[in-house]
Amino acid sequence: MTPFDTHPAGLLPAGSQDRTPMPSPLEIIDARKSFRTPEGGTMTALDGISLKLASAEFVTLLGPSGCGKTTLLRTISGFETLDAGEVLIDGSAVTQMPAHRRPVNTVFQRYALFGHMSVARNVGYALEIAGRDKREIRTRVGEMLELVGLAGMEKRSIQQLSGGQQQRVALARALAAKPKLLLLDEPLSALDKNLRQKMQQELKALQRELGIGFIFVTHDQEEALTMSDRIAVLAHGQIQQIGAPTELYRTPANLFTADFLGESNLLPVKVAGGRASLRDGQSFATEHRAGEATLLLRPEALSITPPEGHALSFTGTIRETYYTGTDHQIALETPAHGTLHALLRSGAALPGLGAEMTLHAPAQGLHLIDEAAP
Ligand SMILES: Nc1ncnc2c1ncn2[C@@H]1O[C@H](COP(=O)(O)OP(=O)(O)OP(=O)(O)O)[C@@H](O)[C@H]1O
Repeated sequence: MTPFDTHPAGLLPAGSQDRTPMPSPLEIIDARKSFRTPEGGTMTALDGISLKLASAEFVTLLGPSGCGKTTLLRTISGFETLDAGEVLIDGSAVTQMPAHRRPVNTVFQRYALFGHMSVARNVGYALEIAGRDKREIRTRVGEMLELVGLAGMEKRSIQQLSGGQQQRVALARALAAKPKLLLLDEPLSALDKNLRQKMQQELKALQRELGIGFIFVTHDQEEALTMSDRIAVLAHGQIQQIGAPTELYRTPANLFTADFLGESNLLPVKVAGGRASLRDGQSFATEHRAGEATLLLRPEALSITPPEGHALSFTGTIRETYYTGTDHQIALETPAHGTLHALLRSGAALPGLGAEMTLHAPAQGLHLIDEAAP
């Protein structure tokens, strides 16, 4: 039996009374990997990464270039071996298993399709190599093309397809062998903005329908926020924070996550006696521990009219305004805090460049980050 000869992920065989909990689609335990550099030194790409997916979870790896995202994907798929640590897929250790035997597949940014083969042969290729019966392959290819919205395109050549259609073929091919886990390495980055947004929705819907784990790599924070059940923010081969998009966005644990995910205003504060004090003398109640901290104020938390639960106000000079269609982005230069960025709903009457303006923030829009947070 190969790793692919299993019942559809997320489903028990018909009539099964087995109530044992579903194994995690992917568990990584303290993964470590270094590379030798041409200069004779070593480069730590993975520095103790642990991660456990819930069943049918969509987890995004997000982080700057060189933080270890691709290396992590390659150690899951088996194209790279770990120096230390364990990888379990669907509850079984695969750390020593060669790539072709692991029940996982990868979709790449550049699709890696065979240009000289038809759509059908591309999709059925892995099954053909595995020596599957021709009729079975034909049925499976048909199912997969149906799934990605390309039914009837079996005979087309890859060159006759648009970028979006090619990406769908790559997806169909990756799913043909019923992987337990799908890895996606920046799969949408070659597409233009509109198609990319459409494919984001389709991918998310597809993942829900299949009920398998997805590990998705992207540089694009908006993409990560819209698509993921959880996001793992990586830097220097370590997970800085992992959590639901709203949790990471609203209550980041450290400055790296706060700054990397979305726009942020970061203001130094001192906490003492249950109050946080800003440089300009304003203060607000907090349960944060005493000492130095940083106040995170998201641009959309600022408003022209004082909000319910009003806590802080900032007066300054408007230095820049951009109209985005739905919002006005404003840069407000303040005497005590430098430039603050605000995102105001369009429709609001705005003073012009150089005018003075006061913006307000509610207590629930304030989040404190420890100076010492890693
Ligand atoms: N085969 C290799 N030999 C030497 N160094 C490597 C090798 N593969 C990766 N690295 C180094 O390991 C670090 C992590 O690389 P990795 O490709 O995983 O980053 P990444 O987060 O995927 O980056 P990007 O977003 O630019 O693709 C980088 O510093 C990279 O130069």
